[in-house]
Amino acid sequence: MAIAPVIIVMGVSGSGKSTVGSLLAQQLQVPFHDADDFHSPANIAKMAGGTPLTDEDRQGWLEALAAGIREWSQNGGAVLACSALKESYRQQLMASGPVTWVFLDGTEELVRQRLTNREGHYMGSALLSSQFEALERPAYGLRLPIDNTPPDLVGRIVAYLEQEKGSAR
Ligand SMILES: Nc1ncnc2c1ncn2[C@@H]1O[C@H](COP(=O)(O)OP(=O)(O)O)[C@@H](O)[C@H]1O
Ligand SMILES: O=C(O)[C@H](O)[C@@H](O)[C@H](O)[C@H](O)COP(=O)(O)O
Repeated sequence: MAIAPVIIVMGVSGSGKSTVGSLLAQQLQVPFHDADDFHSPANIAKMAGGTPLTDEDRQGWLEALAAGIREWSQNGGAVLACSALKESYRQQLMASGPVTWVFLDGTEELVRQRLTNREGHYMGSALLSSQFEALERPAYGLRLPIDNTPPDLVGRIVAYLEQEKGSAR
């Protein structure tokens, strides 16, 4: 199988990573992975209880994701929805294989509204301020304002990927 980048859709909790990432994977016909599924039960219990994760809590999670990126990039690529809030986390992920970054950017007010309406997820809006405090906005990749519909966002990502492919030729 060809080596292909893993497209990481990143941003704070509630920015739309899972919604947009899964739709994008469908369109590109590559597997979709959600970094949420890689958290330990202890991390999930911590977040569900309203305590933000520390760098140390995130270490094992990042290692598991780095191993995933290594594997997926060697098997035709994938889309990963992953908060990847800090630059050091992103460097760790990028060191394990080719990655294309898509950053879903929005105001705390809009994301809070969306999280308040989201159902069936352990992460409510209690940790949102800490997510924005931890967020270090990337100075690379594609930044998309989230006040657009998911299909519109996916269309813009696909256009960006085409353009990147063209400039690499
Ligand atoms: N572009 C969008 N426009 C409107 N609602 C959205 C959009 N993206 C996501 N949502 C909704 O916002 C909530 C959070 O989205 P989700 O994909 O779970 O975010 P994340 O994976 O980043 O935590 C969900 O209820 C989802 O349906
Ligand atoms: O590093 C973190 O603090 C977590 O990864 C966090 O950013 C993530 O957002 C949660 O796992 C909730 O999952 P959702 O992003 O899907 O709400």
